[in-house]
Amino acid sequence: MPEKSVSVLLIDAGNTRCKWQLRAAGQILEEGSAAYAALPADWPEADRVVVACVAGQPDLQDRLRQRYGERLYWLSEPLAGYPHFHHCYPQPQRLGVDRWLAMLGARTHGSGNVLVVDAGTALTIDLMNAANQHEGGFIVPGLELAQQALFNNTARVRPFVDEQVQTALVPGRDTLSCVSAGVQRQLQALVMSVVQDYPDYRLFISGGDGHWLAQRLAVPPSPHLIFEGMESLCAGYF
Ligand SMILES: Nc1ncnc2c1ncn2[C@@H]1O[C@H](COP(=O)(O)OP(=O)(O)OP(=O)(O)O)[C@@H](O)[C@H]1O
Ligand SMILES: CC(C)(CO)[C@@H](O)C(=O)NCCC(=O)O
Ligand SMILES: [K+]
Repeated sequence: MPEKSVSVLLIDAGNTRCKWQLRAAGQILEEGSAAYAALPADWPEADRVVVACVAGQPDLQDRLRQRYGERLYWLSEPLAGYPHFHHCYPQPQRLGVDRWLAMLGARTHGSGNVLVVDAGTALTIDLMNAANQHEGGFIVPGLELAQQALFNNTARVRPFVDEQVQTALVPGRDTLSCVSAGVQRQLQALVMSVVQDYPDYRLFISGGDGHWLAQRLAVPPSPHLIFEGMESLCAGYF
């Protein structure tokens, strides 16, 4: 009988939402996403469970530890001493584990220099060269957070319900259009300016707003980078 392939449950616990995939032999068997208040009561059976968590979540950690015991690998920071990645931070444990995994995930797509954009609650941009040297990055508020910053810190910039979110980048003609078009243009322009400065870096775009941004920049989205990074850790390291 052929040996049963190892199943891995991969969980990306972000600042806003939790996303997961159950994989075996490189195939996605199940996937989902939910707000923290609406997580499944029953997690699927898996031989190994890897969680990348940038947001604390002690309750989730307790529940998963009870469910999976020693099969659980909880990553709240990059693995110290991982040989196939060279940090540029003087304090490597401060680098977001999601950024680190997204770079490892990009590496699974080929060799060469990579420019990795993760458009989530925060939008991050990271540069890693062909020798797996992290060259640095950028962190800015993501699409939703940038708009909330305006709504929460000004008296009269408000998400008026009788106004439309702008999807084109033309100048807005009411408050909500000015904010939505402004924030979209700002993020798109930021990514384009980095892409221009690093023409020989292959661009990868992931995250909750990745489809939107990838479409704007006319590249295919790479929605699974963090999971691919986790899977490459499972293959060689856990
Ligand atoms: N169902 C959804 N719920 C919330 N945000 C969503 C959803 N679908 C897409 N988004 C968009 O995704 C963005 C958040 O991205 P993502 O889900 O990757 O963030 P996150 O869970 O906080 O992860 P991270 O902390 O890793 O960035 C928001 O700016 C929002 O516009
Ligand atoms: C920047 C975020 C919030 C993106 O999810 C995450 O990677 C994080 O919390 N990073 C820690 C700070 C850093 O990466 O320098
Ligand atoms: K992220």
